[in-house]
Amino acid sequence: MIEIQDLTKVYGETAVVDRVSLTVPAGEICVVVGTSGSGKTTLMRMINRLVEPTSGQVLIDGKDTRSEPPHLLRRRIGYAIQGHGLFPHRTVGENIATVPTLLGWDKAKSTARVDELLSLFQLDPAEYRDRLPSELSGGQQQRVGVARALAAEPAILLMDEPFGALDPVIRAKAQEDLLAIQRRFGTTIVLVTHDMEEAIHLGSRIAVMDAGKLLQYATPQEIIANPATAFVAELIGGDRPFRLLSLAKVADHIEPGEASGAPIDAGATLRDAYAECLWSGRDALPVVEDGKALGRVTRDALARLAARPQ
Ligand SMILES: Nc1ncnc2c1ncn2[C@@H]1O[C@H](COP(=O)(O)OP(=O)(O)OP(=O)(O)O)[C@@H](O)[C@H]1O
Repeated sequence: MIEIQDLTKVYGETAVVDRVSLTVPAGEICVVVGTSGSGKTTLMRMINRLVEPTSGQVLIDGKDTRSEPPHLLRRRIGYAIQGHGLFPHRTVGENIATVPTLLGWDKAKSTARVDELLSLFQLDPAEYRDRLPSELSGGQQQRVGVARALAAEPAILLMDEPFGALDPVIRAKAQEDLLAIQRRFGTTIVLVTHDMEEAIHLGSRIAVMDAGKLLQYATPQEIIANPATAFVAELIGGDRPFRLLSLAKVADHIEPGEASGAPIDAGATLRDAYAECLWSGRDALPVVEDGKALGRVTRDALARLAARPQ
């Protein structure tokens, strides 16, 4: 658990982070969104003390982060940034093993971990382990950057625009990989992004920053349904019904009955289902899971679920 208490950073006369307090429960993903210059990166870097706070404190599992030297703190906290920051003259394997090496892991344990992470990120270890970063695509480099941040199994992972430079297809893939890994290791993640879509998809909670202040800290559902200020509403944009639908799965809204035409998977989002209804001109879609018919989902029900929650 990360507890940020009254955290402030002043540069010159300006509080670029201004008395921010928030708690990230263990195993959750907190996504920090806001416009450029709102203080997102500064807030995140105060967690691992890459930036020292002017006032306030950060507790990790109840312990003040000032109680240990910053370099030791940072070995326990994974950190991944846009543009990956890989060492260009070290192989992929050496890059991923950076923190395990610092921690004195033996070679066999490090190598096993490197291979496990490469496999998790769907990069064949035999093919990629000994390459240099320059011999990878941008998306692969980015995945290696995240793998490196996870190498020593940190309980906490900080990510600054980790997928910002990726094309939409690779980005969606990288997001799914991250969610799978987060579920597997129970990592507590703080992720900074400009992209509200990404925040809603990944965040258990979203922190909205503007001019150093925390405007709202709530679940995606709550932020969409009840934005705290006009600025938060503006960040979410006009497609709130579709964003709401994107948060729920077809599996949770199946009705008994039949429908004709191509089925939709129970794991698809309600947004996908609604889009398919509109696109194919159908009032209902059959729902399947592993090839088995489960019932149907109707356009009327989807339209009701897209309405502003009361
Ligand atoms: N070392 C520094 N010295 C002085 N001002 C700084 C320093 N670092 C950041 N700032 C200022 O603090 C403000 C917040 O910066 P920060 O990088 O935290 O914003 P951000 O929300 O992450 O922005 P972006 O989305 O563009 O990365 C900006 O106005 C920036 O110019």
